[in-house]
Amino acid sequence: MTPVIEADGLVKRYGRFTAVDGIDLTIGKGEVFGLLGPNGSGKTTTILLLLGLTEPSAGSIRVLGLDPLRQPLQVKRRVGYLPDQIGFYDHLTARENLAYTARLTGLASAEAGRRIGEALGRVRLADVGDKRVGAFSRGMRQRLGLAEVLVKQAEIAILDEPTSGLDPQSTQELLEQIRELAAEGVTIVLSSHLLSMMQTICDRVALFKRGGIGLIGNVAELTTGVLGGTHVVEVEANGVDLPCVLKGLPHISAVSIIRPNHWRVDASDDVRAEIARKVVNAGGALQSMTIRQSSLDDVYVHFFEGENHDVAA
Ligand SMILES: Nc1ncnc2c1ncn2[C@@H]1O[C@H](COP(=O)(O)OP(=O)(O)OP(=O)(O)O)[C@@H](O)[C@H]1O
Repeated sequence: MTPVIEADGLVKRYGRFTAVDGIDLTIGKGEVFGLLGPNGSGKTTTILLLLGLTEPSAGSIRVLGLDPLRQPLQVKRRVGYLPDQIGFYDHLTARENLAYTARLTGLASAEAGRRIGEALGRVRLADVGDKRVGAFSRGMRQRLGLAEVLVKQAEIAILDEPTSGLDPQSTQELLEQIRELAAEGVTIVLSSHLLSMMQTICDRVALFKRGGIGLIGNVAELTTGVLGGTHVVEVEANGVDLPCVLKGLPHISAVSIIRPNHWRVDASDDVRAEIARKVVNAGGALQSMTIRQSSLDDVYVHFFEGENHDVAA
């Protein structure tokens, strides 16, 4: 993995409050990397630090080998950023906004014109390229943000909650476009609260907890590490004490009660046949059994169990 983002012991304090508390992070070229965590856990602050938009209190950052604080212009030219509220000039058209970005990037006007036309087409804004951005919906603004990444030919795109406020169809479209960027080798760093989306799109995720990274890895690593298994079996049975009869069975890491006569079994394999056998041998009556892959949602709920999610400075 060729690292394109490297953070080492990153700390950001606001007065006596520590918003980012000693983050170590390496993201490789072409990775789709997700930042997850409750409100106020430090995701946006980390993004601002990576972009050189706020100064670290301690630690170091390298983005494409550059120091974002000392070399902000070089970093801005090579990194695309879609903040939560994308700032375009509302009185300018989509094409004019992109032309402005192209000028800042130092593109010659013929090349800029070619890239802008192509980018507007790719994000399906060609028809409204000459309309003022003030009239754009949130989904159109997000797509224009991706067009900006394309025009700059950014090597890294940092997207802060890109799908928040989008309807399901616009979310799907934006995801497709993010995937296409990733397939072309653009490194993507995105934050979102949509866990199922993050599970499908991200190569790795980091779970932020009170300014630190509590967990990092791909979904399979996290489900195994946190839940002890990659499968969740839900069992409904009468006349049996399931935790007791499954005790010592291989591949099972946890048996927890959901409601009377209804349990959840975390396992590293499909253990339905063994469970059925054990229930019947113990004289119980099996009512139902379902299996699914453990999800990021399971990891998240387990990891943040009992946390107060209203973290305030
Ligand atoms: N400029 C600032 N001054 C003081 N405190 C700040 C400032 N910016 C952020 N914070 C605090 O730092 C903490 C981390 O905020 P941050 O925006 O990084 O969280 P987040 O994980 O992105 O949250 P969300 O999911 O709500 O976007 C919060 O408690 C926030 O109140």
